[in-house]
Amino acid sequence: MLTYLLLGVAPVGLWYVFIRPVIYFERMGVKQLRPWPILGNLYVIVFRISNICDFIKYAYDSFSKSRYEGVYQFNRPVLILNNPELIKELTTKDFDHFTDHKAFNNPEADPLWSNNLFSLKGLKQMRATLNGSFTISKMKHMFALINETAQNFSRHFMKKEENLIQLERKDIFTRIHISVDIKFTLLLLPLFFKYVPPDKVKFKQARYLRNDDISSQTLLSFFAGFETVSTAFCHGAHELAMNKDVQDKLREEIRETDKLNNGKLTYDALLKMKYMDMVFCEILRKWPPVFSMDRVCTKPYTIEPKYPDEKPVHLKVGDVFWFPMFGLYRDPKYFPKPEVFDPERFSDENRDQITPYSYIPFGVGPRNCIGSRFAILESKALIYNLLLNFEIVPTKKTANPLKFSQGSFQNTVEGGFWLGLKHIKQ
Ligand code: HEM
Repeated sequence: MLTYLLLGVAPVGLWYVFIRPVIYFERMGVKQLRPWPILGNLYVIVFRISNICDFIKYAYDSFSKSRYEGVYQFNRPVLILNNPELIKELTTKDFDHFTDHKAFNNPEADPLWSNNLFSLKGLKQMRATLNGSFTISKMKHMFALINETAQNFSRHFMKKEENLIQLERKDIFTRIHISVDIKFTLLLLPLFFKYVPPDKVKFKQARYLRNDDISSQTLLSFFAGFETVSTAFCHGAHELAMNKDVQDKLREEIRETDKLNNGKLTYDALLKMKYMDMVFCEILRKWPPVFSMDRVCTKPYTIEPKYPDEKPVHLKVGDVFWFPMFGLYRDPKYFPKPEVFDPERFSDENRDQITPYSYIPFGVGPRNCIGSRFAILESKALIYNLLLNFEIVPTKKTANPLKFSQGSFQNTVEGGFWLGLKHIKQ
């Protein structure tokens, strides 16, 4: 009797534990990628079949004509929004239903990480407080320091006598970024908090910022910055090495700016450089350091059907959606010939033709990247000083085309990022 009972119950139990979680979307009438039990769709990363960026693109391409689709991050259902208009609606117009990012860890276990701005629930006073560290006037204040670090970076290589200096970029650009970021973190945050007692910082609305809060934000501004900017620079340097015409044209603009400003780069002069901006935008388009971003549903929400094959999608508190930047940026519908590195996409004439919300390298809505101004300044200052003094060239070790490392949850590439620097005779 017991045997019969077990034989009857076991399959139901197994179905409930292993299958039911990964047919969540199917039961809702939402198209979904075919998952594995337990690992969901991330089996392709776990078994080193793919990389997270390639996976995002594959998921997007599989249903790019649909406004959304379902995938499974292990057992957790994640709705991917493939449609820029829908991304806009959920992240800006209806932001109060999706105020949070998905926290990586348990707040009890790791208060230092959980208290940082990225992980904080709701758009707390903290965001408004930290905004004060990233204003235009603070950036102008910081500029001399950022530029000095970028100059020192170039000077370090100028002392070398070899004709061709070979570098592994990731290592070197991570170091330079760490250097700028430490200065920023150590200098700017204490500056911001300098008028308050060290243990308690009084918010305008009678709330308190604890030492823990300050440590958490400091830690985040360090980590959020270093991986993103150094990754952007690694990919950017690769594209400049492989596209000599773009590099020469950018150097031309840099030389003109240098001449106009008598060799002293200023904040305004750097931000006025049009071609520099076009190149930087295209680097973030072709190789977005943040290839996908998430939001958590904090207030129930329904995505109403718009097309005959759609049904209402009811999102409940705790449900997660991603917006797949890497998929959108490699979709020829939004960026023709997406594999081609072409800064002209961002010229004054062409920029207006970009579909709104299909290009969102710093995220979108009230929860967008708080450090974008800093990131732009830092990256452009580095490109400026490097190209003024060196030609970036491919070497024998440079992989082309770049191929993401299989089995990685990051956008690292196979074989590393190798480049050569050639002195430019002034
Ligand atoms: C090229 C460099 C960078 C890129 C592409 C980038 C991109 C992003 C993106 C896509 C988000 C999520 C936005 C959203 O959810 O809508 C984000 C959030 C954030 N970024 Fe950046 N970022 C960069 C550099 C930096 C730097 C240098 C800092 C700090 C110094 C920084 C600090 C942050 C913080 C604190 C958040 C969380 C904001 C919040 O949740 O309210 N980022 N970034």
